[in-house]
Amino acid sequence: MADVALSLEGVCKQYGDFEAVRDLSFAVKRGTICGFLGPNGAGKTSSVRMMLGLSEPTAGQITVLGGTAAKALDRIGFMPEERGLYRKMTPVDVIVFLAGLKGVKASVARKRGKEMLEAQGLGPFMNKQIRSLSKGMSQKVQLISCLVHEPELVILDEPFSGLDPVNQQGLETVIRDLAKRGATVLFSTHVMQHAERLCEKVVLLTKGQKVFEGSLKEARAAAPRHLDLEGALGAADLMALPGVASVSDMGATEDGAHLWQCRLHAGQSAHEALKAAFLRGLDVRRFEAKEPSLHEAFIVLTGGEADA
Ligand SMILES: Nc1ncnc2c1ncn2[C@@H]1O[C@H](COP(=O)(O)OP(=O)(O)OP(=O)(O)O)[C@@H](O)[C@H]1O
Repeated sequence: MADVALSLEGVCKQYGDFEAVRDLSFAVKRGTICGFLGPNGAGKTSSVRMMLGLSEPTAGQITVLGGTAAKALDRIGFMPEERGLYRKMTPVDVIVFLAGLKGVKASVARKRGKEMLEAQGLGPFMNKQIRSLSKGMSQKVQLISCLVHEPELVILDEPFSGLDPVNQQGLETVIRDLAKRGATVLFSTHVMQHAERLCEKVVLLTKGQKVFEGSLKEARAAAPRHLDLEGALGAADLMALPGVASVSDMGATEDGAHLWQCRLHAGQSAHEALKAAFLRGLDVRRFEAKEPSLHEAFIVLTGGEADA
């Protein structure tokens, strides 16, 4: 389909007897940002390598920009999880060299590379050897190298790891800008906050299998909502409210009051519990209904496998 940048159908990867990826199917629409999520060892890197044609699936079909990865290679930008650049070259020379492998003329790559280095605050370092750059700086150079040929599809394996919070934010901006100019971005991570801020869609893997594919809203719906209640309240009264699965005493507040966190059953809204609390005359002085975070959904969907 023309509006799909990447699709996997029934993809498996076997290393000897070990099945690292099992029957993985999903599609990413053009111009969107997709989070490829999962705990350590879930099979993200194995899948990414197959998407790029760097390793062959044991079974299944992968379509990249309408054909095979090999055919689309010049239209793909890839940043691997294991970073590494030629330490004795300068950022500009590395960028020009790698862009050349994608068919970009040296003069064009040099101009674009310099502009991108300036935009990333690396202007003063563009002619210094990579080995004199900090880890975060060389990671930026690597990112620029993977974007300088203006790829239609950008695949980033754990791009946020090793970056400080300011640079993480900078990378989020780069990813958003890529999608704004029509590129498709897939990035893997086990840190949910980035996915929460960036993605229209997330795919969640655990032990080589997809356990979720959909929007952030749909993912959050998998986790229970919370209702926080403050007052002179007892656990038994709270447990008797409709939809409440468990309660935790979060500590004393004032005048003998406590803050209680009521965890609701999946799919339950806080409305019924709150209504019942008031009808039963419970001493509710403050309340707050809380949507689950993507992190909570991740823990539920991975069956507690999360390491984030
Ligand atoms: N070449 C290989 N030979 C044998 N086993 C492998 C190989 N590559 C990966 N594995 C195993 O496959 C599983 C998935 O690994 P993979 O690197 O794809 O996971 P991941 O989700 O990217 O994890 P992480 O977030 O830790 O990088 C792991 O158990 C790993 O040990």
